[in-house]
Amino acid sequence: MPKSSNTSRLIVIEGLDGSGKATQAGLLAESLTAAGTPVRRISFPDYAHKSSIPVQMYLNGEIGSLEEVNVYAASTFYSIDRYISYQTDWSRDCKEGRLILADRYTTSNACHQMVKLPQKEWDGYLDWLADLEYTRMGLPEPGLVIYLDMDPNTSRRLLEKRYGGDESRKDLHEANLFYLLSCRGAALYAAEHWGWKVIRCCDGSDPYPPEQIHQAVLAEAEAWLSCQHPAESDGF
Ligand SMILES: Cc1cn([C@H]2C[C@H](O)[C@@H](COP(=O)(O)OP(=O)(O)O)O2)c(=O)[nH]c1=O
Repeated sequence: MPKSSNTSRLIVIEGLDGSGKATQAGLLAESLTAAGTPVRRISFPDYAHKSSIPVQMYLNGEIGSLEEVNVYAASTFYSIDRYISYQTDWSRDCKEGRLILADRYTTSNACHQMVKLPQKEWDGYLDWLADLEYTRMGLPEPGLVIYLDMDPNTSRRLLEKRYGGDESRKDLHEANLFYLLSCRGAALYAAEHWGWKVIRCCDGSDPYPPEQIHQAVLAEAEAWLSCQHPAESDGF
């Protein structure tokens, strides 16, 4: 696990496309807020901001195919989006020690970009990524990463529902099943390497009910929070 000097009260919900990250981030935010710990929510890519334009061009296939776009270049498009978001939006909350909850973060590059490299280059990629975002750019390093481990075939079925069978609405990543299947291997590798908490989200091909997954997510968050110093604004 990279432990830079700027580890923060930042919880990341990570998972493949269609794994239920937004649902779980919403449920976790509700539960923590109800228990007296207000949460600042963020999400990446930051589509509402022009910082994500290179990411949007990449996902639309405007820069090249999945194989053509250099892994380090593609990763950097996302890193820049995060840096701009941090600087212009949530750095103050973070420095004041508020609890931040992110739907995707640097960790998504480890799942979705690293996989395009041969496995013998994965350790080098993870070191490069942590150095770029946490050390050089000074982005906060998450204190807790929860990986929602959904079988890629199941998440693909959930994505199909989201798009109602319209293939043209899928982005560069979602359109490639082999790629999505491979991402799980990269994600589990990164989870082991960086010490993420992995929560199994399906039994064979059937997803567990969101409330059941939420209880597991909440237990991890509460266990981690109990070891943290609360911010004064949390009302403790
Ligand atoms: C945030 C982030 C996302 N990604 C990938 C994951 C997704 O395949 C894609 C778009 O993310 P996202 O918008 O979460 O997917 P969707 O809304 O279509 O479900 O970008 C990275 O490769 N690196 C990153 O840092």
